[in-house]
This record gives sequence, structure tokens and C-alpha cells, in this order.
Amino acid sequence: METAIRVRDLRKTFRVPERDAGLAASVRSLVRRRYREVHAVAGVSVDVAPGEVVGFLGPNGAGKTTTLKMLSGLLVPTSGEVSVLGHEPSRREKAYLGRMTLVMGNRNQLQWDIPALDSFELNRAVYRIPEADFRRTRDELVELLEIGDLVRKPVRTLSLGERMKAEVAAALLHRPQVLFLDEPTIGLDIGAQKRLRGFVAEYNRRHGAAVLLTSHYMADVQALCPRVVVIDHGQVLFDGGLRELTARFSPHQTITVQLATPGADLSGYGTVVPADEGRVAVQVPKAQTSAVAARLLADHAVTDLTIEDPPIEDVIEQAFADRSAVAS
Ligand SMILES: Nc1ncnc2c1ncn2[C@@H]1O[C@H](COP(=O)(O)OP(=O)(O)OP(=O)(O)O)[C@@H](O)[C@H]1O
Repeated sequence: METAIRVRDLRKTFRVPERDAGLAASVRSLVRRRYREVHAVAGVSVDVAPGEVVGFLGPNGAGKTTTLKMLSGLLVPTSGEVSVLGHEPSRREKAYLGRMTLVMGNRNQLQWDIPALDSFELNRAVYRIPEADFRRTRDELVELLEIGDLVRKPVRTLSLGERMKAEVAAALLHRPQVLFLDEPTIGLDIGAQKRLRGFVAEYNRRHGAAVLLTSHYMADVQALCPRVVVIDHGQVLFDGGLRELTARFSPHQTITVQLATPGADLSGYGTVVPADEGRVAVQVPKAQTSAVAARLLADHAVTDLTIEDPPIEDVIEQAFADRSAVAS
């Protein structure tokens, strides 16, 4: 099979009742309802290969969750084609549900009052996982996620980060080949985010699973996703490598220098931007980076010089700004 996920011109339109403010309007709306259409997903096409990890990015309301819900079979598309591991998700065939998983950082599937281990047993029954496979996978996940002690305590007594790890273990017991991860690290502290990221990378490596991940934390995306799909207003704005994203939407680089004698005015080299104590940074058009760096080295006693692309957050913000400029 060449693709794990194949999506063509996927659309989801919600019909939402419209209501004006005020009591009279409320009463009127009971008699005659007016509706408005929300085009949450408006023509998304994307392919994901087996074993590929793809970041699915976009601002709030861009249509990411709606897309993931359609790919996992929770929502029926308004139109378009979706095939995941050769299945049509909206049919919700058992064979399909047994090969994929959807993890939503802000939802929990574990029972609150019992230990996660007992919920794992429940999943074993639901997914009809053979006992030996179940034990092997459970023990592997418990070890990788370092949750040996935690899974014996009632879930309600766990911290958010601990619970999220148990949630992820529960979601992977049936060894899915496709993972839809919707903000899996939301609300976690930096250390917990990092461990969960490491775990996703390891699961992907060991089992060759395809992963489609949404996150507002760029550290997740940079660590896990060689490729990103950026959407806005339900449409794909960009599909490619993180480096290409930077190349496409950010025409600038930042040169930061440390000078032997601080205090020089570098505004003649580019736009001076804030830098760490004792350093000066100038932003310059990418095509001029080498020439400006060479001039700086020739003109000043430079003790340290670095050249950096802007942070990925800024690049994405720029992508949306460009889009608004084009649209208006
Ligand atoms: N069940 C629904 N009924 C009506 N509108 C909906 C429904 N679900 C989502 N929408 C709307 O569809 C659009 C896309 O929402 P979606 O949750 O997919 O965005 P998102 O990219 O996941 O955003 P976020 O980053 O905030 O989670 C939004 O305008 C949202 O209000």
C-alpha cells in the first residue's frame, strides 16, 4: 500500500441556527428558525504514507479537529473521499476501528474511579485483543511511558501529565497503524510534553505507524514532524517540509553578534531586533545574509556570530498574514 491516509476534496459543512439578540428575537426564532452554514472543512486533499509523521497546523477554528474526526469516523463528511488503510472511516467497520486510534488531549476515555489497568482490560475486551498480545503490548507501553506505579491508582488521583500518559497507553493497546493525535500535550508541563513526544517518536519507529498530529506547541512539531500541513478556514495553505515552510513564508534571517567592544550601532546592516544581554541582532533579507555577515566580520571585532531562521511560530503567523493580505 502506498498511502496510509488518502483524502480528496474533503468537506464538512455544519448548519447552525442563527439567533439575533433579545427576547423577541428568541421567541421569533422558535417559530421560524434561520440557519447559517459553517464551512469547517472546505476542500482538503492530503496523502500520508505509512510510517510518516505529519504535523497538522492551523489557528483556532481552522478545521483541524473536524478533519481528524472525519478521518477517524466520528463525523460523516459532507462530501469528498477519505480512505485510511483502505477503509472508509465513516462506515466505522470493526476492522478499521481496530487499526487506528484517536487521542484528544482534552477528552478522556479512562474511567475516572478505577485504576487505568482495569480500563486497559476493558479495552482488551472491546478490541478483542488476544491475551498474550495484550500483555506484551501493555507491558511495553507501561515501560516506555514509565507508568508502572501510576496505572494501579484510581485515575482521578493522577496529575494531568500522568493521566495523559495513561490515556495514550489505553489508546495504543490494540497497536494501531494510524494515530490521530489532537493536541496530545495540551496543558502538560515542558518535561511531560518532552517525554510524550519521545514516546510518540519511539512508537512510530518501533511499529511504523502513520501519525497525524495537531499541536499548538511548535516544539512538538519541530521534534516530531518532518512534514507539516497548514490549514486555515478549512483549506490547505501549505503542505511540505518545515524548512520549505520557512523558506516560503519568511524572507528574513537574523544575524546575532557579540562584539569585543559593545555599543556599536548596527542599524546600517539591517533592522535591529531584540537580543540577549551583551549581543546585538539584525534582521536581513535572506539573499543578503552572507554578504552582511561578511561585512560585519570585516568592520567589527566580532567574538561570536550566529545566523538563524525566525522561530516557526513567527513563520506560521506570517503565512496567515500573507493569506489575509491576499484574501482582502
Ligand atoms: N458540531 C459543530 N457544529 C457547528 N460548528 C462546528 C461544529 N464543530 C466545529 N464547528 C465549527 O467549525 C470550525 C472548525 O472547527 P474545528 O474544531 O475543526 O477547528 P480547529 O482547527 O480544531 O480549532 P482549535 O485549534 O481551536 O481546536 C469552527 O468555526 C467551529 O466553530
